[in-house]
Amino acid sequence: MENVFDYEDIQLIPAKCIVGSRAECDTSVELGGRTFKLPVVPANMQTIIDENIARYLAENDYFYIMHRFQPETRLAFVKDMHERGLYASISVGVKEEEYTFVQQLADQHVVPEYVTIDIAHGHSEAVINMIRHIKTHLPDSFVIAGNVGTPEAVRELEHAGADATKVGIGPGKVCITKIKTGFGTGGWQLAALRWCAKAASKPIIADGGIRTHGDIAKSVRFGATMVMIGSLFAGHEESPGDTIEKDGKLYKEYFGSASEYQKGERKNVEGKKMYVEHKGSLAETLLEMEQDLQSSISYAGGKRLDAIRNVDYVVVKNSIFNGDKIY
Ligand SMILES: NC(=O)C1=CN([C@@H]2O[C@H](COP(=O)(O)OP(=O)(O)OC[C@H]3O[C@@H](n4cnc5c(N)ncnc54)[C@H](OP(=O)(O)O)[C@@H]3O)[C@@H](O)[C@H]2O)C=CC1
Ligand SMILES: Nc1nc2c(ncn2[C@@H]2O[C@H](COP(=O)(O)O)[C@@H](O)[C@H]2O)c(=O)[nH]1
Repeated sequence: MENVFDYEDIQLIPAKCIVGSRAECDTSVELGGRTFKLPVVPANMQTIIDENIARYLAENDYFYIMHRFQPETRLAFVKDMHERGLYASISVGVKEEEYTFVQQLADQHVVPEYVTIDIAHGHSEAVINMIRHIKTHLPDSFVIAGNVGTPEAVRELEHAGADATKVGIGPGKVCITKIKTGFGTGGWQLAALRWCAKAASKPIIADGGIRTHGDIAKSVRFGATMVMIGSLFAGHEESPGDTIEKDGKLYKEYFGSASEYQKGERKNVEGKKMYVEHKGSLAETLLEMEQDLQSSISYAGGKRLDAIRNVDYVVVKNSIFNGDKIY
């Protein structure tokens, strides 16, 4: 791989503005036959999303993926979303009981609109077999498969029937995969995204490593249709993680899906827990992301998200913060 870089090493180059106001810029994106307000999805992790947040996002035309860590609630969740006239988007693993669950959904004619296969090392026969199982029993569900970090993996999962692939092994804020195993796309996630996107014939979801709103535009530039974000969505009033107080300040927990806090045991741990500062409401963050992305589109010289896909860029190693902080 030549030209390895990450989010902080890239700056996009402005093109002549064609709008009179940033409000004219349209941040919407299509995935699986639906149009969503933003190319952003909160991570399918237990401290990031719960049923209430999922409902809020679906009702307000945002994409969501419910996590898979309370497996017994998933059937009722899909039914409940459908009763409210909302789309259902769930996650599955690859163990034996997950095959039974997919079969159960099919037998009851309960068809989630989106099913995400969520495991650490998605370039595997286990995921390929699960894609085929879902496509056989729930052919109308849009299947997202991951996580992967190479073009070969993207091609194989697409070939097996995946409708989209999720790229990112180890760039996450609470990830310790790169430290524990020596593997991953941590530190060069944006270059890995570009590498994978060149091979993809279907949408890619860039997953992990987003630290600023500008990183969303950079992900789109390098081939993402959607961007999955954990840490920036942790700490909201609505976030499911526990709240603690330290030195008079409020914090919320954010832990990895492969952490001992999620697993309940110290076996194959590849995630950690951290505390993030308590922030305002989820709606405020989504609005700010939309405004920032509208601004990105205007700098790209367009009116729609696609304008960002063609802009020029420079690689300026570790330059972006230049010692500055946002606040
Ligand atoms: N995006 C990322 O970088 C990462 C994300 N995660 C997240 O953590 C959660 C748990 O992931 P995961 O442990 O895969 O889920 P599971 O614990 O459900 O494991 C899925 C299956 O894959 C097997 N498995 C897991 N890792 C490997 C591997 N490296 N090689 C071969 N088989 C493997 C497991 O068996 P066994 O346990 O016996 O090996 C199990 O049968 C998921 O939500 C995942 O997204 C975890 C790590 C990295
Ligand atoms: N290696 C691990 N990766 C994990 C774990 N739990 C979640 N994740 C991945 O992180 C992203 C979110 O990244 P962020 O930088 O936006 O915070 C998430 O979508 C997963 O792909 C874990 O325990 N280990």
